[in-house]
Amino acid sequence: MSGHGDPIPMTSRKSGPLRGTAVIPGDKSVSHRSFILGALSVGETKITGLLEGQDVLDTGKAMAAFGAEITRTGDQAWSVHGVGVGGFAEPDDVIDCGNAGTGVRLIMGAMATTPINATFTGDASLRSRPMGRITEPLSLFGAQAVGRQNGFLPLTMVGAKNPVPVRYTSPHASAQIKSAVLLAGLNTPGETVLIEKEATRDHSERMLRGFGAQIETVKTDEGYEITLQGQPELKAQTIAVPRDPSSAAFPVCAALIVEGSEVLLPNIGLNPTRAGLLDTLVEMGADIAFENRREEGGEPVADLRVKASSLTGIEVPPARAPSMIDEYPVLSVVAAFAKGKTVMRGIAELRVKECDRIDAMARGLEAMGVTVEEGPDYMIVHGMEGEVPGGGTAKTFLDHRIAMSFLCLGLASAKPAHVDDGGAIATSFPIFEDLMNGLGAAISRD
Ligand SMILES: O=C(O)C1=C[C@@H](OP(=O)(O)O)[C@@H](O)[C@H](O)C1
Ligand SMILES: C=C(OP(=O)(O)O)C(=O)O
Repeated sequence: MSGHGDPIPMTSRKSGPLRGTAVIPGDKSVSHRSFILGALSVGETKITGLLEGQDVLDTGKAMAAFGAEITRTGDQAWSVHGVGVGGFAEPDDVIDCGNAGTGVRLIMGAMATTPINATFTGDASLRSRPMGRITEPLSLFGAQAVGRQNGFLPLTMVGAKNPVPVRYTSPHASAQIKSAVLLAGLNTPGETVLIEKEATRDHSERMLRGFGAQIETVKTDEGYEITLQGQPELKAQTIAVPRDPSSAAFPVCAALIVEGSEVLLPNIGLNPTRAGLLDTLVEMGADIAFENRREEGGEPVADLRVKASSLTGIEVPPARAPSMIDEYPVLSVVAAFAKGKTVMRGIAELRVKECDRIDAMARGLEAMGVTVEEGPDYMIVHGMEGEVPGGGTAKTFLDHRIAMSFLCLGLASAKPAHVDDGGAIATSFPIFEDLMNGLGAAISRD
């Protein structure tokens, strides 16, 4: 989906209390990986609860182009007949990963140690995101990337003919870098080692282990050292995708700021490498009950009961950033309604997401009457104790999370909040508008 349709301007208005049950779609990170690992294994992988967002569908299409057989068998139910590690065929056309950083970066890793070539592109947002952070470690395996001089897509990856194992220390806290290296290690003889200073989401490690790879994480003085034994035979799996905590963040935050709200969100993934937002909200004074804590499919989950709350700004511990990296935009909206300042530091990675999220949130919040300070790796939101004026238009820059964040803001601000384009919401949370309006929100297309 490298093209983008006409912009979809949207508006949200002050609504009555949000009430009811929010059934959140499947986790985007786990859904991408289900398609990719299914394609790299032998046999039929059966997936239920897959996120049918455009990002994941583009990854499914890509896996078919590399030779896997991908079939939709029901609502959110999919089957993947894989080609096995090393079995990827050379695609006969450009691989278009649309808006998905996760998609393109993990797939480049997965094919980089197979002797085939593939050309990758994406939409205008993805074509402006750094790929050097992936092509550099992949070149150590013997792969070669040829593309634009600035390292942006489109680029062609020439897979290594005789891949050599790699020991690589990731310079950024990024699960996409970690996953690309581990996936490249699959078709490489010997041990591939990835070291990360801070723990990032660990779905690749958990799922690789589930598919039968030998993979081990050890905490060392340098951080976390992950060792993968190359050339395993991955065996097809049955996967129930947990519900996405990053999507749940929007109704959770909306319920906190809209007076009188009470929303139940069943079965939300609480993997500790993803749960930083909930810890932060609780520290701000949020009334969130974690009911029926349990394990499902190897991931901790709980039902969340969220009630509207008076919140106080805090200094978010920078070490928490990797576990809530996609949630800072909506946290900055909640912060606008809190009492006092919310200080978010150590968030430079936000500048290389679907857009520069620090800039997009700062400009958008200012348009809604909120004071924001920002620097290269921080943002400080001055809370208005519930009295956010609204009335502005936020630019969304093809970024789903920016669009959804401002549509949440408008449910509680004095005047409506407008976004210039909500089209990108379909990449990660296609039912966002219906789900929110089902709870009593007033979100509409202009
Ligand atoms: O591995 C993943 O599934 C993801 C990793 C994160 O990106 P980075 O690795 O760039 O931090 C996150 O922002 C993205 O939404 C999903
Ligand atoms: C950063 C995100 O995704 P990706 O990097 O896959 O585009 C996100 O979903 O917030």
